[in-house]
Amino acid sequence: MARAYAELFSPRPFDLTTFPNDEDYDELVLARGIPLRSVCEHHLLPFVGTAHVGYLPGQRILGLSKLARVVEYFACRPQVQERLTKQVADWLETHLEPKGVGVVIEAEHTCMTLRGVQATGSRTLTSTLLGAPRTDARSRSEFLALTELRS
Ligand SMILES: Nc1nc2c(ncn2[C@@H]2O[C@H](COP(=O)(O)OP(=O)(O)OP(=O)(O)O)[C@@H](O)[C@H]2O)c(=O)[nH]1
Repeated sequence: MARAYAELFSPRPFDLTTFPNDEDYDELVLARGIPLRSVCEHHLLPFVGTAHVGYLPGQRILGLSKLARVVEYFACRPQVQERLTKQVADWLETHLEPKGVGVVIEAEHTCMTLRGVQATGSRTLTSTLLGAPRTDARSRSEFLALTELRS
């Protein structure tokens, strides 16, 4: 059991790889359907789902795999979904200085589907929008359309 939790709480280290945005690409970059597994900090039971992580580039673009790696980095610890969503968005804003960030997470929490209230099949959605997707309705609609969520 200790080894299992040690594995769940050990993110793989990664380097931040960015490239100059030489072409001035100014549309959304979105990684949709990133698999996610974490553990709820209240019961130490898993929650499992997907993350959609996007940004509007500024002067640099990010290596695409890093969008999934940063989700894993913050998911590999006891978490609440709201904090996880915000941490991924804040990390991107701090390290990439993009024009905007959008993170949506949809997950099933086994602490509320397998036990407790036993709301089998229920899924929880959280989102954090920063910069243009937060302040500009068109940018927000575009982000939500690309995630295939309704605005
Ligand atoms: N922005 C962008 N990144 C890309 C594209 N194709 C590949 N990449 C990324 O380029 C990055 C190269 O990063 P490195 O850290 O040098 O390579 P790596 O060690 O193989 O990184 P991982 O793929 O994270 O294991 C990776 O994050 C790739 O996912 C692309 O078309 N656009």
